[in-house]
Parts: sequence; C-alpha cells; structure tokens
Amino acid sequence: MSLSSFSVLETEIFRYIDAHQSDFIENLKEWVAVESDSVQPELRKEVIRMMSLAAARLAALGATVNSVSLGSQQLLNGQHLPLPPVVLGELGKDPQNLTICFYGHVDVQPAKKEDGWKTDPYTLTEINGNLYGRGATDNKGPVLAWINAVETFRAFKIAMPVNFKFVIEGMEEAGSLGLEKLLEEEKQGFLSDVDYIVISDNLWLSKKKPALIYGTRGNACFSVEVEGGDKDLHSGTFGGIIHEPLTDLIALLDSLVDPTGHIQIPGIYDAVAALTDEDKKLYESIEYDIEEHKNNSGVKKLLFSTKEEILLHLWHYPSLSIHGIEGAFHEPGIKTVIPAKVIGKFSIRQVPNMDLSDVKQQVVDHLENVFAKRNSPNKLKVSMPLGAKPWVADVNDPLYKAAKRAIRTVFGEDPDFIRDGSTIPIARIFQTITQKRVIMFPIGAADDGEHSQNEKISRHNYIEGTKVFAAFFLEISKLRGQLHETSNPRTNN
Ligand SMILES: NCCCC(=O)N[C@@H](Cc1c[nH]cn1)C(=O)O
Ligand SMILES: [Zn+2]
Ligand SMILES: [Zn+2]
Repeated sequence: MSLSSFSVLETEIFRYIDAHQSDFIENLKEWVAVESDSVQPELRKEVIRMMSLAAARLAALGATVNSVSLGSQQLLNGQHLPLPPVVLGELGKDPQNLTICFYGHVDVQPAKKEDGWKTDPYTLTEINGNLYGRGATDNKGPVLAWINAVETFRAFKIAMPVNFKFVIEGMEEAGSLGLEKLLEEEKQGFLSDVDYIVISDNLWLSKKKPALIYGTRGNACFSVEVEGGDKDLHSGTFGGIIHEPLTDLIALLDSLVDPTGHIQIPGIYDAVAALTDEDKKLYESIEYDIEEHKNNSGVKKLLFSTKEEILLHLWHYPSLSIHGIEGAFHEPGIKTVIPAKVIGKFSIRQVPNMDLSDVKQQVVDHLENVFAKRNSPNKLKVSMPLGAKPWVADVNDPLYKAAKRAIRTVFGEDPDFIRDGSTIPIARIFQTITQKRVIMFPIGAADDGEHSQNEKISRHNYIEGTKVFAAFFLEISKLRGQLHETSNPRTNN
C-alpha cells in the first residue's frame, strides 16, 4: 500500500469512526455499568463478570481468546477470594506485520453516589460533551477506544496493518496480583513474538493538548513499626512515665522531610540522574497551567511557583509522602489511650538512577539513627513491602515518532512529551520480560478525575482517541524493517 493510499484510507476510517460514535459510546456504557471494583472483596464476582465481557468483546472482533486463571488470593482474615482471570487475545499472525501488544485493565476504583458524584457512577451519563462514569477514563474508555479502532479496520475487510495482542487484567487497582508471574510464564509463549507494548493508562498534562508519556516514577513503600508493651494503656495512669510508641513514631515521621519538601534522609539524592539538555528542552516547551493544577488539588499554595520547578519535582526528583498510621486512634471524639503498637506508612517516589536496595538501607539507617537518639526502650521495625523501579523510554525511538505522527494527523498539533509522577509498575515489568519497547499513549485529559468523584472522559477524547489509535496502526505498519535497526530499550538501572 502506498503512502498516498494510506491517507485515503485514513479519511475513510475516520469517517467510519465518526458515523459509529453512538455504538462506541453504547459499548462504554455497557462496560461502565459493571461495578468491577477490584478493591472491595464483595464485588469480586462483578470483576470476574467484567473479564467475561472483555473476553467476549475480543472474541467478537475475531480474536483468539484465552482467559487464564490466576487462582485465588488470601485476605488478611484468612478468607480465599478468586482472582479474576487475565484475558489474553490475539488477532492476526501475518509474519510480514509487526505485532503490537496492548495492555489495559477493566477493574475500577470504588465509587458510590454518596461520595459526591453528580450522577450514578455506574450509569454512563453525558453532560456537556463529557461522559461521566467510574472507569470512563481509567481504564475502560481507552481499552475500548483501542478495540473500536481494531473493529474499524475489521469492518473495512482489508488486510490488517499490524498483528494485535491484548493483555487485559482485572486487578490493576489492587496491585495487579498474579500478573507478573503470568507474564514471566508467557515470555516464551504468548509474548515471544511481540514487537511493541502499548499502555494507555494515564492522562495528558493539559485539558486540550495531547501528550505522550516517556517516563514514570517508581515507588518504595515503607512501614515503620514502633511497639511498646503488649497492650494499650490509660494515659492517666501511665502518661508521663513511659516512652510512648506514638510519640516515637511521630518523631521518626517528622524527621523524614522538611517543610520545603526536601527529603532529610542522608544520601537519598546521591544517585538522582543529572538533568540533561534534552530534558530541559522538553520541559520548557510543555503546555502546563500551574493555576489549573493548583485548583484541581484544592490547596491554596504549591511548594514551587514556576512550571520548571514543579515539573522537576514531579518527574525528576524523588518525593516523600506520609500516608497514615495504623493502630493510632483516628475516630472522632476523645479516647485517652496510649496505643501499644503503631505502624507509620510512607513512600518515596523513585527516579532514575536510584537503586531500591540502597534506598531501603538509607531509610533503615536514618530511622535507626533518629530512634537511637531518643533512648527509647520500644521496639523499632522498618520494612519495605513494595518496591517499583522508575521507567523511562527514549522519545527518539521510532515508536514515539510514529505515535507523534498519528497525533498530528488526528489532533492537528504535536504532542507534549511528558512524564508521570505516579507509578505504573507493569510498564517496567513488560519491558524487562520482553526486552521490547513500551509506549504510554494516553487519550484522557488532565481534568478527567481518575480515582476521583465524577470521573469522565470527553466524547471528543474518546472518539478522537479511537481515531488516533487507528492512525497509529498505520504508522506502525510503516516501521516494518526499521525495527531491527534501533537499539534495545533504554533500561535505567
Ligand atoms: N496515572 C496512572 C496512575 C496509576 C497509579 O495510581 N499507580 C499507583 C501504583 C502504586 C505505586 N505505589 C503503590 N501503588 C501509584 O500510586 O502511582
Ligand atoms: Zn489505571
Ligand atoms: Zn487507577
């Protein structure tokens, strides 16, 4: 097929997508109606039902579908809960074509109308061009946009420009239990002939300007436990004569970060990669509205006032957040207790070239040092239950160039190349296992409110997102032959 016939085909394809908007929105409505909340055990059967719908949707496309069982998980109360299967789909096996593997998830965060939703979270509702509903942008909308784009090519009954593979999971919001093991097992099987992996599970930085994501931070999650005696005590009887575990813990937590956001753990910034000129150039050109970001957060003042400082502290530097204290009295009212054991939770977002085992050692050394100065007889235990490395891609990779061209075709402008301060651990896992390039190709806008009340995707982003994926397939098909001329994916530490 010549390049000029590509543009005729593109026009036809875009026309088809416009003409089928209502069908595509109806499909999203059907998916949003399933309360596939993976966080609450009582809704697990709905997640499993959602996986069957996703499998059926892929089968209707003509894909070969395998719903792989992951067994069960054991809850803290000892109860066993079935894990939803992972859906592996495959469409097309033309040896001339490149094979793109799309990863997405169809489980959602919890949502209740009384949390402050304007509409029922499980009834997709269009208001002023926005489609409101839980999962609309995270991640059911983007998964369906990809499927809509594949369906469009099928409708034209032409040779497919690429071979497709799908990995759709139902436990992303609960830590992707079992997925890494399955991907490891499929390294020589399902994943063996994959050329690229595409993830569309983040947002643009702006409401209007498209973006491609080339980096995410990792995360090191810590628990710090301070234990005194074996039972809670009355503060009237013991207050003033003992070392209180919660007082120790608050001192430990207070030692971690100063009021400017600077982490106080010695050595923590030592390995942070130097800022390159290329990074600086990318940051300067990014469209970013500080006021809008501040208003979205609901806070009165940010720690930094310039775009560059804010982006650097979200993407390029580690940050430390304190999340909570287990065992501390937190209910309303007064309770004059001294808790016997408390566990503080905090996490440190990881950037290239931090090393998780070094970070763990630095944290342990620092906390033990602070604790030692308190001369407390209490027991201190520090652990790192979760460690995810950062992920960075090369924006000069032909894959990113193909995505940029697709965006220009559909949106009429070049994307911003941005990072995401949060963590998508599966990107790095895919890259490590397959040794293939991963791209994060978002279609949702900055104000979509993932995980929040009134989550939405706009009709515009959903439909134009479908077109941009279709255009991307054509661009990828032009990469045949170039693939082996490029180097292996950049692996940061
Ligand atoms: N925009 C995508 C966000 C995905 C997300 O929220 N990921 C979690 C994963 C995580 C990290 N540490 C523990 N869980 C996140 O908090 O970044
Ligand atoms: Zn998501
Ligand atoms: Zn999410």
